[in-house]
Amino acid sequence: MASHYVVRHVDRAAPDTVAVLRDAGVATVHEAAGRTGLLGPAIQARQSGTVIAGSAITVSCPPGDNLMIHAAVEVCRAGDVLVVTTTSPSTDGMFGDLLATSLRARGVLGLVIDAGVRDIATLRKMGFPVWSRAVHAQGTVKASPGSVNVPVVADGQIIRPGDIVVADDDGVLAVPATSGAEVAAAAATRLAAETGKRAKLAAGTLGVDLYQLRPLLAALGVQYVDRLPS
Ligand SMILES: O=C([O-])CC(=O)C(=O)O
Ligand SMILES: [Mg+2]
Repeated sequence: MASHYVVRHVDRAAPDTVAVLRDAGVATVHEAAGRTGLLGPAIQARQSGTVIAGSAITVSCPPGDNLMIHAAVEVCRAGDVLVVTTTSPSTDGMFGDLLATSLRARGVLGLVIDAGVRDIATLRKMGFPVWSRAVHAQGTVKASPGSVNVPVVADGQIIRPGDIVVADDDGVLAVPATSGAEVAAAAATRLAAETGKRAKLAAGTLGVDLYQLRPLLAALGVQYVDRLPS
């Protein structure tokens, strides 16, 4: 029989590093991390305008069974993000407002789930943010074993316990806790550069000049003409 574990200890990143990544947001952190760590686009924000960053508590469940989500709640701490996956594809509504209430009582910031959620109106009213593959009322059982705090894969991306998960309207990204400080520094540099670029673009400077793209366009054989040659 396969082994199943609930791992209690997770090495979490420093809160100030996590805060920098949250303030930078998914797109900037993705660039700062060398375009690594991004989950696929099937996992979408189910609310608008919320950004979170926190330490991943990971859950691997059999499809259609949320027993291990209940087991995971106990090992969550304030500032964590729960990441739930299934061992084969499922869109069942494994998570709803009762589990969200339980997670909130432990200070969990939100949920990323490669499966379905339900009670979405209540979740939105509560302000408990979720990123999920589906919204579906289909209920699940509590019957089969799985694991908490083992590496999981969510929409093509490996997420390890303690990874810094950043999630906003653009998607979800995981940064290894050990790379957090380096990625945060790169993100801060990018944000500063973007502030300068934004001011220039707002003043009417063209991207082709700002990024010095005219020589590239010429080298690629792109010709500027007043009318299409007949
Ligand atoms: O109880 C469940 O199985 C999932 C759910 O709807 C909730 O957490 O409210
Ligand atoms: Mg419910």
